[in-house]
This record gives sequence, C-alpha cells and structure tokens, in this order.
Amino acid sequence: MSAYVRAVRLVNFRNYAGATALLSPGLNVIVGENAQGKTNLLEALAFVVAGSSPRTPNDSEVVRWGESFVRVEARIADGEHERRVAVGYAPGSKKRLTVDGAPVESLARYAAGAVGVRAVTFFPDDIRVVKGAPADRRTFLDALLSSLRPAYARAVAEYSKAIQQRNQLLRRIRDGLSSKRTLATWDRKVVELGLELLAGRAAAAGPLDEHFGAAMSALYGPQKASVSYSHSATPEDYAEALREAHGADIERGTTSVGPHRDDLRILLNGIDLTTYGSQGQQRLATLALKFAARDYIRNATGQDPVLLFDDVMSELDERRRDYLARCFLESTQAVISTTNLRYFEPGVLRRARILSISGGSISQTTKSSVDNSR
Ligand SMILES: Nc1ncnc2c1ncn2[C@@H]1O[C@H](COP(=O)(O)OP(=O)(O)OP(=O)(O)O)[C@@H](O)[C@H]1O
Repeated sequence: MSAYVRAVRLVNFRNYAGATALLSPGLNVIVGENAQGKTNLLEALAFVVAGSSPRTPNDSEVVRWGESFVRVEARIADGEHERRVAVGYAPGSKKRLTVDGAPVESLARYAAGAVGVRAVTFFPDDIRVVKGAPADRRTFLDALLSSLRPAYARAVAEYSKAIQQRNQLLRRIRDGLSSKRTLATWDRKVVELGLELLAGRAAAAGPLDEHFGAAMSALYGPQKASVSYSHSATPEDYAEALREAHGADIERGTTSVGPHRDDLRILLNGIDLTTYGSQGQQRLATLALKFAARDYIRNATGQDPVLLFDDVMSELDERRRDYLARCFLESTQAVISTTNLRYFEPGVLRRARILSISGGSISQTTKSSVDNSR
C-alpha cells in the first residue's frame, strides 16, 4: 500500500490555535458549516506534505492572526515504517522543514520525495487552471513536474530569474544604457534553461492527455477530451525565434518567446474549454486534470498521492457524486470537505472516517452520531 497521512497537528495555522486530526486510509470526510476551518485543514495537510501552501505563495498568510509562528506536524504511515515530518515558519526567519527530526535544507527535495507522500489538491479556485490565463495552466504543469523532480523545480526557478534579468537588459538596451551585443550571452542561458523546461513538459504532455481523456469520459461522458501543449516556439526553433524577436523584444522590454509564453489547450469535442466551456464543463475538466495528475504521479512513482479535495461534491449531480465517492473510497487516501453529509450515501459514510469541524476545533464523529444527523 502507498504511504498516507496518519495524523496531523496544527499549531497557529489560520483559524486553528492547536488541533489534531487522526486520518484513515481510504475516505476521510471533513464536515462543518461555512467558515469553520474545513478548507484550512486541507491546506494544512498540503502544507506539511509539500512544504508550502497550494493557496498562497506567502507563508505569512497561514500564520494565525496575532501569532508569531506556525507549525504543522504529520505522521506518515509508509508500510511498516512511520515518518514524522514537520514544517515550521516564523515570519522573518527561514522556513524549517524536518523529516524524523533531521532538517531538510531544500524545499524542492522535501516536496519531491523526502516526505514519502505527495498530494493532489482541489480547491474551488482551481477552476482557473481551465478558465484562467495561460500562466495558471503552466503553474499547474510545473507544480506537478516539480513534485516529482527537484531538478525540474530548480530549472523553473532559474529560468524565471533568467527571464527577469533578460527583460531588464532589454529595457537597458532600449534606453541606450547597454549594448545589444550583451544579449547573446543571456539568450544562451535562457535557451539552456528553457530547453530543460520544454523537455520536462513534452515528456508529460502525452501521458497527461491520455489520463485526462480517461478521467473526462468517466466524469463527463463519452465525448473526446484532450489536453495538448501549445508552444510559442518549438525546441528546434527556440534559439532562432528568440534571435528573430530581438527588435520587438527590445521595444517592449519583455521576452516574447519561450516556455514562459506557452499554454495548455484543453479541448472537448474540438471545442476550447478555456474560451467556450460552460462553468460546469470547466469545473469537471479541472477535476479531470486533478485525476490526470494523480495518475501521472502514480505511474511515475508507483505510489498513490493523497487526494485533498475541498467542497468538490456541492456542484455535482447525484450520478457524478456517487462515482466520485467510489473513487475516493478506493484511493489510498482521500480527504474531502463538505458542508453536507447527505452528499454521501450511507454505505459510503459507513466506510469513511468523519471529522467534524467547528470554530477551528476538530472532533472525530462516531458512526451513530452520523446516522442521527442525516
Ligand atoms: N491567518 C488566519 N488567521 C486566523 N483566521 C484565519 C486566517 N486565515 C483565514 N482565517 C479564517 O478561517 C476561517 C475558516 O476558513 P475556511 O476557509 O477554512 O472555512 P471553511 O470551513 O472551508 O468554510 P466554507 O464552507 O465557507 O468554505 C475563516 O473565517 C477565515 O477568515
């Protein structure tokens, strides 16, 4: 069996002063009224598994208001072994990541393997991966690949820095402060890092398309769904395209070709869901992309990632809710939040662990109290 989270402890995490949740393999349902802390608990699980929040790049945001630090600890069950991992952060200091008490210096290494378990998250805002800007789709793809390879995460960070520096240089050339000859050096650096990104993304595009197609036909229907990578320049033409764009790039002060300008095209029966999808189609396609990410991680690592899905049932019809509930039950571990237990069949709830959230405190709900609340 793949690794899973056995317990998580939150200290000063958003609206939690101090709380512990025990989790099971299979389905865990977090139930509570609005604004009690369901989303925050899922975020805390992602925070301790990946070393950072999928909801914000700013760690200070997750520190409980009025407190000076945040800490999330987890016990990871991995076969016979148990691993203790923790993420601690005090604004102004470096984030502390530990595995069995030993510090892990690199966030990329912590996130891509040291913990021994990965997470695929779904938050309602994630619909932007389908509906939003190309940057949202690139971030989805880069986060997925970074969760598998620290070297890819480093290449993404270095490429982004190199583009910023090249853009600064373009503006200096435009303003007559630097010579155009210096561009060649930056072009070489940018192309070298950019090709690393393109290679990673190209290798992922085919399998993701396949997994996405399968997830869409299970969730949506038999129509043909696909996801494909759309280049601003192919790897073969990249260096040449960058050179050809010198004049225009200097004028605008930005780099117009390269992986930071690429996109993913998400199609259903040939129709672009980003531009023409209904809200429901975009939401289902977002979910299908998350299942595609799960399958991609599973194939790449041989391990099932844990699914952390926020309020995923509310906008689905009964048939799709039942299908999803079965997927969650069969997962190594799924933690799903809801305001309403009626979204789950009694037979499903009997096989699930249920956690009740109220005002930032967590209680394990017994089966009989679940039956009575229905
Ligand atoms: N840094 C923070 N410190 C303290 N409280 C916070 C912090 N960040 C968010 N909160 C509060 O945490 C509360 C719970 O938020 P959360 O999003 O987890 O609710 P929820 O149970 O998922 O609700 P809903 O069903 O409405 O989505 C909110 O009232 C929010 O304002």
